[in-house]
Amino acid sequence: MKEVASFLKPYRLAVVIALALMLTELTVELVQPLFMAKIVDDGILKRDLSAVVHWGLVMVGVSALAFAAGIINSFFAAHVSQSFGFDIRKVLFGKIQSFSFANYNQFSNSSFITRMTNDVSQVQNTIFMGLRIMLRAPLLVIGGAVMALAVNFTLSFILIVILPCLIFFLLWVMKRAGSMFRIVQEKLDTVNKVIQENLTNMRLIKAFLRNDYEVNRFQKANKDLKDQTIFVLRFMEIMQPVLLFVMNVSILIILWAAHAGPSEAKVGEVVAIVNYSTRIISVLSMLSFIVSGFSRAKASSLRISEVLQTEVKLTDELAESSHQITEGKIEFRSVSFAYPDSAVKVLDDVSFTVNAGETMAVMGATGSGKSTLFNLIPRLYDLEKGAVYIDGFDIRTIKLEHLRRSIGMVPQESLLFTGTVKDNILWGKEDATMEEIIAAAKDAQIHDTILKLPHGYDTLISQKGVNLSGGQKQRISIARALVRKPKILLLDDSTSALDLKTERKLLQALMKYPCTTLIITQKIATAMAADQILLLENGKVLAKGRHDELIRSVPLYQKIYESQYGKDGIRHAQKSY
Ligand SMILES: Nc1ncnc2c1ncn2[C@@H]1O[C@H](COP(=O)(O)OP(=O)(O)OP(=O)(O)O)[C@@H](O)[C@H]1O
Repeated sequence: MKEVASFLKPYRLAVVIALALMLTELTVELVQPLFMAKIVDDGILKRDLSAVVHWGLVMVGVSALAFAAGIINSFFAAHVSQSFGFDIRKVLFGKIQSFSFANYNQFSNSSFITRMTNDVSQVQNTIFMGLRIMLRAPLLVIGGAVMALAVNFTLSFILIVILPCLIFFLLWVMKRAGSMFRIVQEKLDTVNKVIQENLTNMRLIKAFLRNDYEVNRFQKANKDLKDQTIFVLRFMEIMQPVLLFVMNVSILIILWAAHAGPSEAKVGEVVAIVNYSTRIISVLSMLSFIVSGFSRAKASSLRISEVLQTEVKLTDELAESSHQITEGKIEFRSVSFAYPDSAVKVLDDVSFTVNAGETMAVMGATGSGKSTLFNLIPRLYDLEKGAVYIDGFDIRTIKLEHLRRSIGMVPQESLLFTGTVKDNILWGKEDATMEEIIAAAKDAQIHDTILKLPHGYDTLISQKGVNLSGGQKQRISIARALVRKPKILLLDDSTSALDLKTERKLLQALMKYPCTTLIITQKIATAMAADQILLLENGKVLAKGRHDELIRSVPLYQKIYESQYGKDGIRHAQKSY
């Protein structure tokens, strides 16, 4: 809560001005009944028209003042609440960018989205409401009671008993509603998750005829949200009738006391006290909405604080600026790794060295840990055991920005962004010239294809690249990695959608890059061209060496070879080495 509130600090002055204006409005509201009492007692009862006109004009004057104060207050309230929302979204987004994957595991993507949008809006709305009326309401209740007591203490005594009870009642409701609203926000996370997954996987859903299933899944999440929201609102609804009932009974008691009690109350005093009491009633019913808004904002600000307070687990704490990557030599020394919150070792005592400029093919069955091994090089995760070295430096001692800038990574699934083809390649190096972009595209064997697109490099790529083929997307992803002229290039099965001829040309083009290349592949032809092959099995290094060494002595490698070249092929290969 405190952390979220601190975002108001830069707008202290605007907050103070808004509150001062609100107090002006409040003061006017509180003195109005006094003027009304004057009109009744000094004007109407004494049949003095000049007193009526005098106090009437005073009332109009102060009302105009309150009107102006209200408008300017709205201006400041809007400025503060919108600026607060802008700042907090900016900081949240930055914080999420700095998260490690271990941090991401703590929240779901949809929850991040709800927290950055709906939760921020809830708090924003409450700040606006707060600067407009939220403080006004309790102050008006207290001020109204004080004024009523000042007018006639005996008649208004009942208010001293009733109001503290009502305030405790409101605080109790607020506390209970806070935890209920937290569940509402969690249900909203689920609705967003279903929508997000549905839209992302629409093609698959249609192809597998899963529409009905998805509709049901959405309906369930939607109904859960509706039910929980109704549950909270019903609970909140008890507030208003209770408040109104208690206050109306209090007015009856005041009127009864004026009629039958010992005090000799003037008519004007009774009018003023009843006026204060009815104002308190209307403010109390408004308070019930405010309490509802505040409870919801409290739940939301706790959710925002959770993100802000998350400790970023992957930092530059050990980094030294002298540790620069100049060559690209990679060493894994006894690396063991399990994903956060999992006890299963995905990599187990993995050691190897790839000298600068060399190419290593990484092979292994699906799930053997190949992509995980790649993820450790740009330090997407930190290790529990062992270490990864680049150019002799433990990667934890290399600045993250420098480390990642030195690496070109092409993930298994080609991820493109909405924008032009050129924008997508520029994503690898923001300041690349057109010549560099074209050179990277040529090496990635995509230049000619791009020229055939309707607007060449300026052709718009739709969301996630749906208007391109799998192979085209893969090659644009490769161009994006090549344009940054990385010292280390990581290709995660990134040529799987290419035909053999294009793939060969691509690999030949990569040879001329002065970088260390690791390539995950299932194809023996690709592995044969590498300086060495690393064969993984269940996270362990089963074998490492050149193709001629593996084909002679490693049964699993022989099996893979046989599956691609047949029995004759393997016999021939073994004879030739
Ligand atoms: N983010 C993650 N959290 C938890 N476990 C994961 C995560 N990513 C992968 N795994 C697990 O780690 C193991 C190795 O996965 P990895 O993706 O590294 O294998 P792979 O050899 O690249 O497989 P494939 O060839 O199918 O891409 C798998 O058992 C997988 O379930």
